[in-house]
Amino acid sequence: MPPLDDNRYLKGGPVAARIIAEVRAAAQQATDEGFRPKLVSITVGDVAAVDVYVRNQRAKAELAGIDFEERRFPAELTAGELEAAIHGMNADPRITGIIIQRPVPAHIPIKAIQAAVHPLKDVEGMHPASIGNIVYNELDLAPCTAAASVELLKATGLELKGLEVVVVGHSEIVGKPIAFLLMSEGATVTVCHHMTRSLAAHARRADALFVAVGKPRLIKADMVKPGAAVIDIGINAETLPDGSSRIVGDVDTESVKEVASWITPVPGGVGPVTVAILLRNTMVALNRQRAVYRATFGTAEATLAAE
Ligand SMILES: NC(=O)C1=CN([C@@H]2O[C@H](COP(=O)(O)OP(=O)(O)OC[C@H]3O[C@@H](n4cnc5c(N)ncnc54)[C@H](OP(=O)(O)O)[C@@H]3O)[C@@H](O)[C@H]2O)C=CC1
Ligand SMILES: Nc1nc(=O)c2c([nH]1)NC[C@@H]1CN(c3ccc(C(=O)N[C@@H](CCC(=O)O)C(=O)O)cc3)C=[N+]21
Repeated sequence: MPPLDDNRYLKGGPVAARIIAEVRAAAQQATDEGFRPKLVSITVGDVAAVDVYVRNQRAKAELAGIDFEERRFPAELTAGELEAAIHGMNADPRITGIIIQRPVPAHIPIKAIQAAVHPLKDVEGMHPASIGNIVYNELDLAPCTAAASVELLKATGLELKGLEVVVVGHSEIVGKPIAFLLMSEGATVTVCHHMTRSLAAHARRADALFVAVGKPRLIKADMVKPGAAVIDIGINAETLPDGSSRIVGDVDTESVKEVASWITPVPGGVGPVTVAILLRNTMVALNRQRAVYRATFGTAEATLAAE
């Protein structure tokens, strides 16, 4: 197998740019019609892992014509206070979407807080009702990272129907929704986690391998089928001997790129597409809200005529 040349890197930039261009057109039209989209990001405490994500959200929202507001709360915030703040945002017609950046401090129950976001404003697709939709094959608003990973696989042009896929990691936010999305697309999906007996044996069978664990270099070349597509979702900060730090994924890119036909780089792979999907989800949410608005107020004439 020849070494991976540059065009076998499955880069996120072009995929993200295409999605953002579509979002931009939709956001412009909605704005012209008087419905300016606005995304609010909630951060509780100081979390370094979130900073890059929020910075990119702000930059790309601006590019797409979506207003962006960051609300930072101190780490001592109580769950009740956070819930009250979210209820306020749910009731604010100027706010289209709400994203709660993870992780939140341990004393805040993330599941309950996620459920406090109104399903129509849940741009992360993490409300139980939103997760339920992808189980029922309604895929237009899915958890951002999972949807981004699947977009990248689609960019290979591989036929998803019947594709042998292995997902490593089964978190609610990444691994599980990837599995559901791919099942809906007709793939044959195996999900591995820390209790899986032979990760290598499963991984080696995959035509497409998704890795979302949070362990640098977990996946080595001998765990990858020649010609496979490898989607590396991990984002891990690594400190180099000289004291500087860099971001690496969960895949040993140097060795795996000799075996795989496609591999997403870190950085520059799933990350940028995740941001683009968040913005796309914001427009899906806006359209759903507008449909409710029409259904509620669009019948005034008929109501008057009936009186
Ligand atoms: N690019 C992006 O947009 C995003 C990237 N990420 C990154 O993706 C990675 C995963 O994130 P997230 O899902 O939130 O993490 P979690 O810690 O919630 O989940 C990690 C998963 O990996 C599994 N796991 C742990 N060790 C092993 C092992 N040795 N072999 C197989 N499976 C294992 C765990 O299984 P078990 O529960 O059974 O222990 C768990 O399901 C992180 O690096 C994170 O930074 C996350 C969100 C967005
Ligand atoms: N509720 C919630 N949902 C998330 O999806 C979520 C979260 N919380 N908390 C933090 C993690 C991390 N995450 C990133 C997404 C994109 C980049 C990203 O855009 N990275 C670029 C830029 C890297 C750089 O500039 O250094 C890249 O990979 O190329 C980074 C990190 C989402 N997460």
